[in-house]
Amino acid sequence: MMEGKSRIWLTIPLMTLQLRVYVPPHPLIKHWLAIARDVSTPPALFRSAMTELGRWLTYEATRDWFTTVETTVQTPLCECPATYINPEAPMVVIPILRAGLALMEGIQSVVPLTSVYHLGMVRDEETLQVSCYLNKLPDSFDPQTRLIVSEPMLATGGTIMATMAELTKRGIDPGLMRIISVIAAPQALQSLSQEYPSLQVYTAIIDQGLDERGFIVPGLGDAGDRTFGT
Ligand SMILES: O=P(O)(O)OC[C@H]1O[C@H](OP(=O)(O)OP(=O)(O)O)[C@H](O)[C@@H]1O
Ligand SMILES: O=c1cc[nH]c(=O)[nH]1
Ligand SMILES: [Mg+2]
Repeated sequence: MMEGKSRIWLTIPLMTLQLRVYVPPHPLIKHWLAIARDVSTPPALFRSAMTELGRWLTYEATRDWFTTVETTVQTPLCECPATYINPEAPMVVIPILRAGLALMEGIQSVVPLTSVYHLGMVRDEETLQVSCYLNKLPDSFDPQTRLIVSEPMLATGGTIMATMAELTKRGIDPGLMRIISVIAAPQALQSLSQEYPSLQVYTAIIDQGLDERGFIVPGLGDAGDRTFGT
């Protein structure tokens, strides 16, 4: 209280940021998700499904992610306005090994100009605790870097939260990130929402939950094993 002085109370509406989770209603995404879920799909077809999911989810995710430059182009007839993807803007893709590799061919078909840094993470099958066995990230990123994380399964959220910690401590702005996932569980989305509300997740579906072994239900099983036939 400031006695004796006129006081003006401003009510500023709090713009609370909320995690945005996009589930594009595209028939191709539904189709390839069904193939990936099917227990009888062999690894070669499973990889094709993951490639296609990576492609179409990245297509959706990059609508407002790319920066562009406005210029003109000379057609055979005349000059006209033209928009190009800005080649100067730093763009990065991080696949989370192993399963994140399965989306890469599709992701890179949409964003061929990105640098790729690998991160190897594995869950302990008993404790579900995550550990990092390969880290090829640079010490720091340009704060303007636009970054895609390729992580098909968001289950307990342990892996993606450990990944986010590695990225943000190197200067990545979660608001410039997109996570490309295939199946997301509410538990992982809840954790991301609490810590990184400016983030955007693109996924083929949000499933109902996890079983007692930490697998997403109905899910698609172990994405890494199904990709590599192990
Ligand atoms: O949200 P979480 O509970 O952390 O689970 C998700 C992680 O689990 C799987 O990795 P896994 O440990 O099976 O390694 P892999 O990709 O090599 O199979 C999957 O590929 C994710 O990275
Ligand atoms: O269902 C799950 C959960 C974590 N990782 C997978 O590969 N599948
Ligand atoms: Mg696995």
